[in-house]
Amino acid sequence: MLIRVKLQRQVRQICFLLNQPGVSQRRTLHLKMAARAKFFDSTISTKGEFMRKDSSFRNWITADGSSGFKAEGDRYHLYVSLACPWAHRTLIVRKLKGLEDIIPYTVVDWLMGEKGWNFTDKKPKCSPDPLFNARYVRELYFKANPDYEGRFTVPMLWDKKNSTIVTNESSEIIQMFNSEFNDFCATPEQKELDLYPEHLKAQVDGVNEWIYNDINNGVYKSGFARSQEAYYKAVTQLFASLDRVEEILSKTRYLTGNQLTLADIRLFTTLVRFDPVYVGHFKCNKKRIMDYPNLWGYTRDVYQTPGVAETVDREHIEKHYQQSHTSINPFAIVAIGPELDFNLPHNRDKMTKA
Ligand SMILES: N[C@@H](CCC(=O)N[C@@H](CS)C(=O)NCC(=O)O)C(=O)O
Repeated sequence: MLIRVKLQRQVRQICFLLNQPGVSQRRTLHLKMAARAKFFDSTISTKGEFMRKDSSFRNWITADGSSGFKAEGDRYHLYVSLACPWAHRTLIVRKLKGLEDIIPYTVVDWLMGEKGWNFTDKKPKCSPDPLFNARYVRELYFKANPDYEGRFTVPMLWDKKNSTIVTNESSEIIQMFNSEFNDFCATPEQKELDLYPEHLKAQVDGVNEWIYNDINNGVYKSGFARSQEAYYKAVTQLFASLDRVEEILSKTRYLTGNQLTLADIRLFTTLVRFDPVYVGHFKCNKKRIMDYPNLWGYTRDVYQTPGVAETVDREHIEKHYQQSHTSINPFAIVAIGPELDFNLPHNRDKMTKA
């Protein structure tokens, strides 16, 4: 007993000397760190590199229903975060294709805590889960599969008919929205709009590959790097690929020519977050997008495409990253950010006629 008391006193003294929290605080801290370590164990390599895991639900909706998931009304519900670049892609294609009535959506809280995304009605544009009144997005994943062991990500497309997740992979959701819901588009022009046309497919897939790896995911690989070497590798590749895009955009209005495609939408959602968040928060600060004349003009061009601006929410974007990633921004202070006017004239429409 005496030994235990002595030991406790010694621990308290050591804690005091090291200016460490007390026993119960240390236990909470330890649990928090363990939870974080578990997350990072699965996403950080031994070299300190961030590795994104593949999405887990990969069903396809088809116009004719041959896949078991038919494109139809009052069936699908989209869960998104307005902060998330992957979810943002789905909102843009939904908007451009005029699917607002057929695909309703719910926005989660911008703040992501230990249990992942949650629902709230206390923040602008957020609302409670309309289907199950769930508190967390993870509950929906467990409804779809009680043994689910993957990440609880957005975007996520829910099928009300089969009470399951169709897919949680944005690159596939945007393909389905582009081609499988044509009978439901609001206007004939939106039905006609093809963001992944047959004759450009190979080119779109070609740019997507390196843009995904080096830019869309490159900002995360830079920001979540756990070693100098991993950071340097990711950030160098990121800026080499931004230079490559700058060169392409000096010749054509969009990535694959004079027509907006899914490749542009996928790149845009990263570019629009770059100067306000990735430059500071993810240390992608060799240059800003504003410093690249073509990339900056192109970002404004896509932003000013009718329907796109209303999908961009700077409050959700800026608060989410800087307040949720406490491992890289421990005091959760949201930076003032640069003054950015996405509405400045871009003059890139002139390139189409050249
Ligand atoms: N490959 C997925 C990635 C989606 C993704 O990583 N979403 C992030 C938000 S930006 C998320 O929900 N993260 C939650 C988590 O990892 O727990 C896609 O493109 O849809």
